[in-house]
Amino acid sequence: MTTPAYKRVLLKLSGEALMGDDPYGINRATIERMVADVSEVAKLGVELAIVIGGGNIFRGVAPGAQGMDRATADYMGMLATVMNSLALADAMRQVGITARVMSAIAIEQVVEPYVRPKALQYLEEGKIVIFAAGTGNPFFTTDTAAALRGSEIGAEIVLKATKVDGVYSADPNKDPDATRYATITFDEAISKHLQVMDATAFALCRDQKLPIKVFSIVKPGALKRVVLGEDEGTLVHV
Ligand SMILES: Nc1ncnc2c1ncn2[C@@H]1O[C@H](COP(=O)(O)OP(=O)(O)O)[C@@H](O)[C@H]1O
Ligand SMILES: O=c1ccn([C@@H]2O[C@H](COP(=O)(O)OP(=O)(O)O)[C@@H](O)[C@H]2O)c(=O)[nH]1
Repeated sequence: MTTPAYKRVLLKLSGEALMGDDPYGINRATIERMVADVSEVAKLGVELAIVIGGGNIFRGVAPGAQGMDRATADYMGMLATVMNSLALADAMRQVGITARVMSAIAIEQVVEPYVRPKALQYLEEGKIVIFAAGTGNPFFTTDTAAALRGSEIGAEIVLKATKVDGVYSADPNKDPDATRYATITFDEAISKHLQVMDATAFALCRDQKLPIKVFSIVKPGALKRVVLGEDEGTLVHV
C-alpha cells in the first residue's frame, strides 16, 4: 500500500531529538536521517508543513539562562527554533528538496515572515514549509505552534515525532510500568495530565477537531508508516 492517508499534514519535529547523542546542538547524522524520512513522505505527494522545536540549542545555553526572566528566556528559545529551521531547510536543499522557512517573529534579513496565504501557496506548489519561532509568543511551546499552524493551514492531522513511541499512562522515562495507548481522547489526555504534550496544544487541537499522532522520531520508517495510515504510535482524537 503506497497511498497516503492524508493530503496535508503538520509535522512537529522534536528540537531536543536533533542533538542525537550529543549534549546539545545539531547532530549531523541525526538531521540527515530526519530529512531522509521527510523526503520519503514528500515523495508520496503529501503536502508537508513542519514545526521544529528548539530544546537542543536552548539546553546548551540554559545554564547561563538560570534566574532569567521567563519571557526573555522564551524569546531565546524561539530564536533557537529559527536556527533549527534554517539548518533543516538547508539539509533539505542539499538533497534537492525545496523548503521555505517562515518566522513568527520579524527577522526579515534572515527569514521571511509568516504570512498565511503565502504558506498555503507554497504548500499547493509542493514546497515544504517550515514554521520558525513557534507562535511568536512567550509562555507557549512549539507543540502549541504545531496545533495553531496545523489549524491555520487546514492540516488533517498533527504528527508529533518525539523521543517516545506514543502516549503512555505515565512518563515512560520515569515509570517502567507505564503502558502505551493505541488511541486516547483529548479529554482523557488532559484530565490525566499526560505530559507528552502541553494542555494548551491538546485543547486547541480538541476544539479544532484536529487529531494528533504521537510516534517515535528515532524508529526507522515510523513517519512513513504513520502517513500511510498504518498502526504506529498513539492517535489522540476528539
Ligand atoms: N504520558 C506520557 N506519555 C509519553 N511521554 C510522556 C508522558 N509524560 C511525559 N512524557 C515525556 O514527554 C516527552 C515528549 O515531550 P517533549 O519534551 O515536549 O518532547 P519534544 O522534544 O518532542 O517537544 C517524552 O520524551 C516523555 O519523556
Ligand atoms: O510559541 C512558542 C514556541 C517556543 N517558545 C520557546 O522556545 C522553546 C523551544 O521550544 P520547545 O521546548 O517546544 O522545543 P522542543 O521541546 O521540541 O525541543 C520553548 O521552551 C520556549 O521557551 C516560546 O516561547 N513560544
